[in-house]
Amino acid sequence: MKIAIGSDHGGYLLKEEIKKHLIQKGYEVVDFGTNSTDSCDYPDFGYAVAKAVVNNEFETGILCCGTGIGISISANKVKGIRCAVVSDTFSAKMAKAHNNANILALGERVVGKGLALEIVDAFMSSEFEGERHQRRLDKIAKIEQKYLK
Ligand SMILES: O=C[C@H](O)[C@H](O)[C@H](O)COP(=O)(O)O
Repeated sequence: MKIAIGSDHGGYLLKEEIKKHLIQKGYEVVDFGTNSTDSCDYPDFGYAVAKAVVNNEFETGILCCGTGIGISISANKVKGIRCAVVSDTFSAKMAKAHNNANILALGERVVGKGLALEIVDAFMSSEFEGERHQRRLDKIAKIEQKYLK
């Protein structure tokens, strides 16, 4: 599976750890930057990864910033993106099982490396359960039709 990954400066070090971990697990990972801890703007990277995911170039995206919040808000502005900010493994599982999240966001200033990698593994190994959850996602998509072009 191909994974798109990106971060701002606040999530750069965590992105690098996650990238290494995923490559070790056999995933193909494409890095959309940033490429250092120099200050930059999270919407640039949230948007780049979100666009690649909605264009079906990647099944899944992973985004990091200081908290995971700004970059996830940015990604969620793209129609068809369901980006979940997660800082525990239960939510990571549910983000896929119930919400079919196509991007996972994490905060480098919130979670340590060990927990972050467990969150990534929990997300990647979960499956969307469909049924009633699909009905709810369809309702979210209808809201998007009204407000996002
Ligand atoms: O939600 C935003 C992210 O956490 C950013 O990584 C954070 O705001 C960057 O802050 P600073 O520019 O102070 O490093």
